[in-house]
Amino acid sequence: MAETMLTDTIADENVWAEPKPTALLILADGTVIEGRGIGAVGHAVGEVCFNTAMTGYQEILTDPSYAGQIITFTFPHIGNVGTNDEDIETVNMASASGVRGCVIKTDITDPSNYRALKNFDAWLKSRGIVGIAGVDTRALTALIREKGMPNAVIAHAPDGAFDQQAIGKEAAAWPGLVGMDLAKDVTTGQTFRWDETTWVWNKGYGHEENPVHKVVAVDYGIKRNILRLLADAGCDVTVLPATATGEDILAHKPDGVFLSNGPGDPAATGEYAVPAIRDVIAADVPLFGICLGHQMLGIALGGETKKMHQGHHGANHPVQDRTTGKVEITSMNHGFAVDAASLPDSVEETHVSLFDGSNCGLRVKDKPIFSVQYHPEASPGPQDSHYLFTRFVNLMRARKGQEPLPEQPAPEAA
Ligand SMILES: NC(=O)CC[C@H](N)C(=O)O
Repeated sequence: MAETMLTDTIADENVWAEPKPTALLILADGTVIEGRGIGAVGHAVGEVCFNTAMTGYQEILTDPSYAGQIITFTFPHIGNVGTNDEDIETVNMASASGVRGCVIKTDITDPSNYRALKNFDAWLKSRGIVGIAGVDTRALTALIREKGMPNAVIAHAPDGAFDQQAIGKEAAAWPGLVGMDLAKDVTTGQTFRWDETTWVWNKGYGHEENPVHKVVAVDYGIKRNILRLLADAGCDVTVLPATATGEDILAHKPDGVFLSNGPGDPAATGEYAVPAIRDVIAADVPLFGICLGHQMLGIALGGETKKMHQGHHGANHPVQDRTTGKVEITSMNHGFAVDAASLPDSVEETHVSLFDGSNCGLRVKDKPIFSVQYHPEASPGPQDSHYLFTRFVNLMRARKGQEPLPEQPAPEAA
């Protein structure tokens, strides 16, 4: 009897075959990467970029700037602290999830953290994010470093039944992020006032007692922590949709205007955003931009943006502030960059990446206008760059004849 069973088993070739892949990542050049499906069932197309942050996967996956992209994490253990309701960066919960998919190495384990409310796999499903686990993410990262960020389709089918040819064609046919305006998909549909009264963030520096500066934040895909830090720095923030005109913005009589981060190509988004930004520049209102906001400000000032080879996505990118000489470790997420050589003489390059010398900040010489390419709200990431929120507040204080606040924490508060 036992022998018969053994024979039967040997005859069953599936026992010896590798388990069927339940997820695929098919690159536009036809490369097929197999793995185990996680998250939502179905498929999605996007550009694959690698993120090197070792923590903060939930903030990363809810950053609307990742719309149109599939993230492969270089850190091997993703999902092990589960998910919660506090680490979400999306402000416009009505919009579809920004990121299209996620690629990870190790299978998801049960969450091990007191803040965990939901298993990572269930959370991915609830947000409609398609995922693949069991991928050699080191090899994929090496490939992206060599060839640039590929377009791809990520597919998850629990029965392992894929129409590989059709999926492959879809990856090859996707036009890519160049020329793509995605801010309109993630922006808030209506104007609202930011109020998160439960939030407490007081490190004893650079903040006002009460919100005293009226700020309009234009939402191209804004993150919660930006709004929190603006509020904490003393700003009463009204959020406007990405399509707001200069007239819409200035009608609020703001003390300052903030231009947010966001997905897609700045040149394409700039088609409607740049005229609005130019109106704000002409009105001489203090202006602060982050990432996509920085890039579109660069265009509004006469500069150009270009697509990067592999982009910057991580939480440990060194940047030098040329105005002070200081180096800060920053959080980054961008695949386009301002071409510093294209900026007019009226604009000073204030920050540069110490990884590749690319532009990371600018300032208009005779106006209260500045912006940075990276994410000073640091969610996730190091908090070295929080001083920029105080710098913005100080531009508004200067307008009111007030003394500047210290940009750095007092030693005892640090
Ligand atoms: N984080 C962002 O705002 C990203 C800006 C732009 N979509 C880029 O990839 O460069």
